[in-house]
Amino acid sequence: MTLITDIRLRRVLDSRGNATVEADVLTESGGFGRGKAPSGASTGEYEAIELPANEAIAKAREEALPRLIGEVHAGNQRDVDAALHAADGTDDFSGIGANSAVAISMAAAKAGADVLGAPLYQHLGGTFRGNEYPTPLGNIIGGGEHAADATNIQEFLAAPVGAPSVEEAVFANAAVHQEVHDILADRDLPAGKGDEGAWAPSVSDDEAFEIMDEAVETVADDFGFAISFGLDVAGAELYDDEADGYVYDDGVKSTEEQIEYIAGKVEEYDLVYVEDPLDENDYEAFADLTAQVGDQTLVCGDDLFVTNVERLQAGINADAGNSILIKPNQIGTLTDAVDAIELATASGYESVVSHRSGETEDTTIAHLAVATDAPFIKTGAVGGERTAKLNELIRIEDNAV
Ligand SMILES: O=C(O)[C@@H](CO)OP(=O)(O)O
Ligand SMILES: [Mg+2]
Repeated sequence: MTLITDIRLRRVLDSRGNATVEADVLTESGGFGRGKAPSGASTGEYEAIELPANEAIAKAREEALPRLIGEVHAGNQRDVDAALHAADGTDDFSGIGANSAVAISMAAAKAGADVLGAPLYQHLGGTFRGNEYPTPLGNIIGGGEHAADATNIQEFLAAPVGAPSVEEAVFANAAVHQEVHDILADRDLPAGKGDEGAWAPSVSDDEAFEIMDEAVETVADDFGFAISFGLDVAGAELYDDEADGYVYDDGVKSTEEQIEYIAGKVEEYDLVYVEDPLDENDYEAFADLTAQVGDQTLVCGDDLFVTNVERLQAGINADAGNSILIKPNQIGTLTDAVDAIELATASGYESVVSHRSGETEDTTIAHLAVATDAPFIKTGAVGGERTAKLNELIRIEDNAV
């Protein structure tokens, strides 16, 4: 029933106005699924390779479609993704492009779910999933590679850890976003928004910490449950080989100073989450920081692990971090992403399913998070391509998908 009978690929817009790949998968019994590739700006050195959309589409038409159409069942995700790997023939998807691969992988999963008449999370996770929901980490203030003349730290993330439901968590994050707008206005600080919809004021990182602290406290009082916050430092973007350290507007921090700085902020603000606090090549520094603060906060590897089981295994062996960011396009298929989540779970690491800074209205990651019982999802706080996922989570919780 789920035998793939056609795949159509096209170029569509992403949220930055760049071209990305959209895939439609059709099956023998009339099943249909559509997937779109997101795209990063602060990409990790070890990520799967995204090709220009036109090129990725041409290569996938030539190499992947003949191995999928009439050959593979969309309902069998491992077969679909194995065929994509075989068609690609490299270990980083530079043959057909991770953007074509992930769009087809996600479209096939949705076509498989469509044939079953089941929600995507249930097709991916089974009937016993769908009762646990991830806590959404909402990007509220940001800079780094996502906005010019703003904070050095890439993302200040609200974390509504005490929310009784996804719906309340999502609204709490939006309220923190609004509260920060009001605080910025009170301080006469004009602010545009960065790529993910976070405020991008021209303030020091220290001032951003103060503003976040005030905003989450105010909103927590209003909503009546605990809201903490966390960071994506995007340390690999700050680290400079030549400077032999982390380059901030107010100076360079050595690796030891960076560890001390982040550990100090975890203490001072009770941060519940720190992503990529250190460079993507420095397992040892990740391990040092984890030894210091790993019992009180999540130390999450994004560029460090790039959703890759081998890099994650190396991190587990080194006690580097206690959490992994999961981005399907960083590794190229849903199978690879689920394998990374399963290894993380088996090793006591928490998974945080994540969007990219360049996004589309695709909602697959909301389903992936629920399907795998991931404790967190990072997918912004406001903005259409972000609310697409957040509103889908609300619908999943409401049994309305
Ligand atoms: O660093 C990150 O975690 C992501 C998403 O927030 O950014 P980008 O997609 O630019 O890599
Ligand atoms: Mg990151």
